[in-house]
Amino acid sequence: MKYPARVKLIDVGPRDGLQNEKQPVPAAVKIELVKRLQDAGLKEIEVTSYVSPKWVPQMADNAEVMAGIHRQSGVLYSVLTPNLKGFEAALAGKPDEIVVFGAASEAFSQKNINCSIAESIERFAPVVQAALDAGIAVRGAMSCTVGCPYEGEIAPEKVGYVAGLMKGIGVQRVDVADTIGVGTPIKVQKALQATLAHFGIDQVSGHFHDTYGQALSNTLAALELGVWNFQSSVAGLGGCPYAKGATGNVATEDVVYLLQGMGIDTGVDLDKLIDAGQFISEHLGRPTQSRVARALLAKRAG
Ligand SMILES: CC(C)(COP(=O)([O-])OP(=O)([O-])OC[C@H]1O[C@@H](n2cnc3c(N)ncnc32)[C@H](O)[C@@H]1OP(=O)([O-])[O-])[C@@H](O)C(=O)NCCC(=O)NCCSC(=O)C[C@@](C)(O)CC(=O)[O-]
Repeated sequence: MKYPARVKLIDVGPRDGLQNEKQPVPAAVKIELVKRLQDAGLKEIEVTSYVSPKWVPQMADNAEVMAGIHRQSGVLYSVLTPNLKGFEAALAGKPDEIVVFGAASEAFSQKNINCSIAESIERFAPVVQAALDAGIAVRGAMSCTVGCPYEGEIAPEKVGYVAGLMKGIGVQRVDVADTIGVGTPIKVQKALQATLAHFGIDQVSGHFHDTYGQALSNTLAALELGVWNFQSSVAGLGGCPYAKGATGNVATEDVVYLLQGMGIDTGVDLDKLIDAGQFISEHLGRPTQSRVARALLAKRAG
């Protein structure tokens, strides 16, 4: 089997990871987390979202966080913008990339962004155009590409349909998200293949939650298709507010360990990444979800 020689990791911890936290996380802590991630070698960081603070209160400090991050050249900072209101608010923070986020499940689309899939695409189209006109890159996230908490299993055809709609409005690259972590390798490969009918291999990323402990297997299955962009969350932070029971993304530390072991370059310093994970885990007052971090921290402690 020939695997990609290098992988780009997009750490979504500051956004996807923290959006579901019940306790307020101060902007200064989020800013420090972003700094520690870039110091560890992450070249793409999903920083925050410009969504309704009534829906997701934890992201209400988006402007403060974007104003406070210590930008490093060569690092791409992205933010979620569900509509023009969010996009216009995001402009002041000078994101390198905005993310419109839809779903392959009608029910999840309604719960998450209060509209149907078709309506979401209508809403995204002017956001995508405005971003491209402003020289800002555009990513599209597709939730529930394998399973949905409300609809159950999702057919790959549905994923292909949404990917085609995203492509049609000018989205430059897409995330294939297993929002509730129910996916297994063959199912995930089918969702990816349906997306690859519309986007090139360099424009598709895997976004796997680890709820059922399948995320690393699914990462390997995606690598087998040649996918080399992945989203993950430091310390395995996270969970989606509109997907009950869903745990965090696969931990970035675990993905880095897997890839390093396979001789695949990530550009990430695992020790510094573990320190970043410890920083946020200590702040949240709970142990890291990363198995690799737990093992290596125990080893460090002797
Ligand atoms: C999309 C909306 C806004 C629609 O919500 P809505 O209620 O349909 O919007 P509306 O246009 O009718 O406006 C209602 C109120 O929201 C305000 N509003 C409207 N837009 C904005 C905005 N951008 N920023 C701030 N405020 C906004 C608007 O001004 C108004 O305020 P009011 O007059 O009542 O005071 C809402 O459903 C929402 O904010 N949803 C948030 C969803 C979310 O953030 N989910 C988590 C991220 S997705 C995810 O985690 C999955 C992913 C990407 O990681 C991949 C995966 O794993 O699946």
